[in-house]
Amino acid sequence: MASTCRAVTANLRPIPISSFAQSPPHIPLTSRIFSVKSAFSALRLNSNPSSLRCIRTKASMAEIVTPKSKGKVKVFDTEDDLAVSLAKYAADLADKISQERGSFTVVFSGGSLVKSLRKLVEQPYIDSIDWSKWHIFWVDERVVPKDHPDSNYLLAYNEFLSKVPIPAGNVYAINDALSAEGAADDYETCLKHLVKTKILDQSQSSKFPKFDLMLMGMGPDGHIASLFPGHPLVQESEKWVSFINDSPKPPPERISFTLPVINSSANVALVVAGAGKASAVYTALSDVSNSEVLPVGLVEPEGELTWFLDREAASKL
Ligand SMILES: O=C(O)[C@H](O)[C@@H](O)[C@H](O)[C@H](O)COP(=O)(O)O
Repeated sequence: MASTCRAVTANLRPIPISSFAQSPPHIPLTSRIFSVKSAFSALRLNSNPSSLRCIRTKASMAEIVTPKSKGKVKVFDTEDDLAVSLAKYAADLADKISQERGSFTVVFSGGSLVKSLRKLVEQPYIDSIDWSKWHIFWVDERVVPKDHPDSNYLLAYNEFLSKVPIPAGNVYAINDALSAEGAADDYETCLKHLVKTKILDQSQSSKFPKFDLMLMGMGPDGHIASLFPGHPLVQESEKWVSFINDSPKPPPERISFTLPVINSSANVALVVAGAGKASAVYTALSDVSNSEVLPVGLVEPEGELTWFLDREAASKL
């Protein structure tokens, strides 16, 4: 397969650790309070009570802990830095899990997420990843033909799948000849079959499928997958895959993994960039009493949750 030989290099702009000296000496390094903004400028002590604790900074990234300790939160100077780190994160997991399990089950959302995976289809990953182990799923899909511009499958195909040698039989798209309800049932049946054949892991505690890596974007309203704030689908607790005919984000007909499936995952990456997402990010991570009003605030996987934010998306933290 032809590929452009472009090394993946982080945009190295070290944040001087000496900046920590500005904090009172009696407070340990890991509990000093910084705003995310300041992590990228002077790392000065911030007296704003909604600030989050900055536990580590390196290169163009700040890593912070949230009041609810909802996983790791990585904040990058730019979306490009985010994409570099996301590629390494996914490639490292793929390598480890493919060797352990013999397959690597990856779930995509639609939207901007797929573009943020662009570094994975460049060197060194294009050649170093064992793509034959990858199995691709969608956390949600618009119920349109696969060649329709709204199709999440088409988006992933154009930006990602057409550029890597994942076997066609390992790509699990919805049956676009069915209604939303039919396509959801059909997709659930497909997942059940893959659990039986051990391609797909199963959570021993919840009995829902346990995907190795779920890569998801978030809407400005705090929706994830096709789980929208206030919609009854957010409460679904038995089905693996459900459907919606009245999605507030067009197109209206979609299928979606349910919250218990998302929360049974071994790894979830929430990939969020841009100022338009800043309020929902703030609510999910910092506004303890309101975070569960948003579907994204309900993401608490069995395994690891990692947020990949750019500086704009983190600007209200
Ligand atoms: O099919 C969809 O609509 C997506 O799967 C959806 O859940 C998406 O991930 C978010 O809306 C974020 O999209 P953006 O990143 O483009 O804002």
